[in-house]
Amino acid sequence: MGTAPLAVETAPAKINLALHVTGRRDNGYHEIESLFVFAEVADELHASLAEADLLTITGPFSQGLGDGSTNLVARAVAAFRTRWPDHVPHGLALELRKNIPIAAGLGGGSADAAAALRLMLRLGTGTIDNAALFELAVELGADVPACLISQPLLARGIGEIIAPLAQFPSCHIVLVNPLIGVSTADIFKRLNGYDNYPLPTLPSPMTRPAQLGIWLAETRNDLQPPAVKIVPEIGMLIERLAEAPGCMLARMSGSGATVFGLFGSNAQAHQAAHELRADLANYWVTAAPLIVP
Ligand SMILES: C[C@](O)(CO)[C@H](O)COP(=O)(O)OP(=O)(O)OC[C@H]1O[C@@H](n2ccc(N)nc2=O)[C@H](O)[C@@H]1O
Ligand SMILES: Nc1ncnc2c1ncn2[C@@H]1O[C@H](COP(=O)(O)OP(=O)(O)OP(=O)(O)O)[C@@H](O)[C@H]1O
Repeated sequence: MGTAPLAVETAPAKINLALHVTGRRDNGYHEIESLFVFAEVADELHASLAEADLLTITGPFSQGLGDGSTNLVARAVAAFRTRWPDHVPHGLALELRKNIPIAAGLGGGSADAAAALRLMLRLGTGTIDNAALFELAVELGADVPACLISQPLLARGIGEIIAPLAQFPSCHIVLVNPLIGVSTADIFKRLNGYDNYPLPTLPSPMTRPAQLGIWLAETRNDLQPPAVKIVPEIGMLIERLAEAPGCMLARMSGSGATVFGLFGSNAQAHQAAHELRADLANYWVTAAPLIVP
């Protein structure tokens, strides 16, 4: 039996239920308005003591993911140590259990970076300025600040201006990925327009899944059309999920290629996942509850 880890952080998958591209900055980044939620499907980061800092990667999606300085976990740890050199002593062995597909629109790498930052925060003794932590997070990736929160939120700016939602209806999600990686930068480059209308105002209070469904019907994912051109399977998956009994909305998350189906019922979500898995044996299919405040 191995020794118990010092600490474990989960890195939940991010889903953009709606994503409007509303502008473009001079540095090439795009302004977005997005409703972010997180599912109870997660990578895991296990920390234990070692002679020197070390990162190993295990799990179903570890293949092809470098454990060197380009890995977002290693980059997050290095950036944290540069900013706060004395907070956590050197000699940390991290095991990243990769359960979320890579380059899938589920923010896996961003979630891992955020989990690494939370871990560093927990393992140290001093106080860290929260605003400075969020500034460091956005330098690692536009999605990393949202992943630090990992609860339903509205994001603006390049995704870093965050407003967590105090309440959110209990929902279930089915995620389907054709195991075709998509580059986020490529999809943004292929956008035809980037001055789309902002998100409508969310109902308040929003307690029922049906209210969310009505609001979502007025929204889009502006990255979906360019992504469908590159990966036509996305269109087929949206049609399949939309037909499932109880599915309130089928759409692509982030820059793809993962497609989600949103359900009010756990049983209907699991039934849809079961049927898709039977037909699409080579795809990644999972059903999970959304994390709510
Ligand atoms: C599309 C989303 O997944 C929505 O949640 C995110 O905005 C992307 O977040 P991310 O993967 O953390 O993004 P980054 O690693 O910072 O950016 C990857 C690339 O996507 C493009 N990018 C990203 C975010 C954004 N608001 N505008 C962009 O144009 C840029 O070309 C950038 O070089
Ligand atoms: N720990 C990590 N997990 C996943 N990808 C990583 C990691 N570290 C670096 N990367 C690199 O980051 C890139 C994007 O991977 P990621 O899985 O975060 O994409 P994504 O789900 O499309 O993200 P987003 O939704 O934020 O655009 C990949 O090319 C991958 O090689």
